[in-house]
Amino acid sequence: MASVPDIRSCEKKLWDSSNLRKYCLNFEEVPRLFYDDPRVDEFICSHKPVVILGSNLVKPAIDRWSLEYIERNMGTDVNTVFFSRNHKFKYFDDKKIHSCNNPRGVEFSPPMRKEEMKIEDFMKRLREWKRGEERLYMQQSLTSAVGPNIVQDFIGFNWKWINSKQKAHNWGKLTSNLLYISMEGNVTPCHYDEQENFFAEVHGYKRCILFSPDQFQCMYPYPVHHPHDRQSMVDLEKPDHTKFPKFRDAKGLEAVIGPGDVLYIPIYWWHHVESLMRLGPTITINFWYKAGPTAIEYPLRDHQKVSIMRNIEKMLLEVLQDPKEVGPLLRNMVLGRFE
Ligand SMILES: O=C(O)C(=O)C[C@H](CCCc1ccccc1)C(=O)O
Ligand SMILES: [Zn+2]
Repeated sequence: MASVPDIRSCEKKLWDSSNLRKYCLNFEEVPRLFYDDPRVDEFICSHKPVVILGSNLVKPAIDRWSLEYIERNMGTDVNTVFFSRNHKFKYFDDKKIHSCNNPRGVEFSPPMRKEEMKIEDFMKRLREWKRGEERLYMQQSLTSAVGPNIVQDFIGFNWKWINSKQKAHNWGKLTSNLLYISMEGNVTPCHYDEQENFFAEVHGYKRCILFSPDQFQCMYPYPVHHPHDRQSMVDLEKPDHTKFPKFRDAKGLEAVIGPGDVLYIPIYWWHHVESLMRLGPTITINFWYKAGPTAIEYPLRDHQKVSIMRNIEKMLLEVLQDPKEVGPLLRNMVLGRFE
């Protein structure tokens, strides 16, 4: 009887480092644990990222959601699609554009634009995309407006498991599930969100680079009143070490996730996300939860200090009115006094 080949040696590596963008930092790997491993709860409890395997969280989507199936079953409502002239999709809050240095907000030039599109129009643009054209990135929350088949698939998600995590960790309510359909090579630059996130890969491979909230001094976030609030000012591809000297010391983690993997992105953790290059479009569903009620306990957690700094910036803007006065007041308050 011919020896049965070891399945592992047959498993073709579906991607390699040539599919990843190159950065000047080295990153440690995010641990990968099975969903029923008790250590998963330890990671979630201590707000540490972990890749959770085998949860079947979005199994119906993995089994059925090809781009053709989504086109046929997404429903008739329009979807939010971002366009960018390069591979970066840097989110901005258009409600904060006016606050940019001058009243007309002229200084802020949006790095991407948004269109509401029917699913068939998005898919057509995706299929017919040519090099040099604007890249596309659909980021649409799943609502009851989707077609009946997708409603059924959604009901078939592993709610028993994820609800048990929400309960065990005293999270707030599930606020949204965003469906991401990205072109290969698209990048969402480093930012943090104020929600807990279970990030479930449906199709293709995504690389996530994460920095903990205690790396605040290395990440140089935009001011809270800036349209790029919650984003890092550092361009990971071309960091300006003169303007952002501490970025050199940033300690990051990275994970490449594929179909069936769920990455826990803890609240306030910095994350950069890229769809691997030359492997085609990726499909992801996220599960955003409000944070649980955090009792003020000492010593304060790092993410709580970020929240405190945010509140100070908001309060100062409220009382000073002019964003240009916030920096000088903080400098006068700190330099030579608190150092
Ligand atoms: O799920 C998450 O938190 C991600 O960052 C996923 C990311 C797209 C996020 C777009 C975005 C950025 C900032 C505010 C609101 C939306 C990706 O997968 O490319
Ligand atoms: Zn995010």
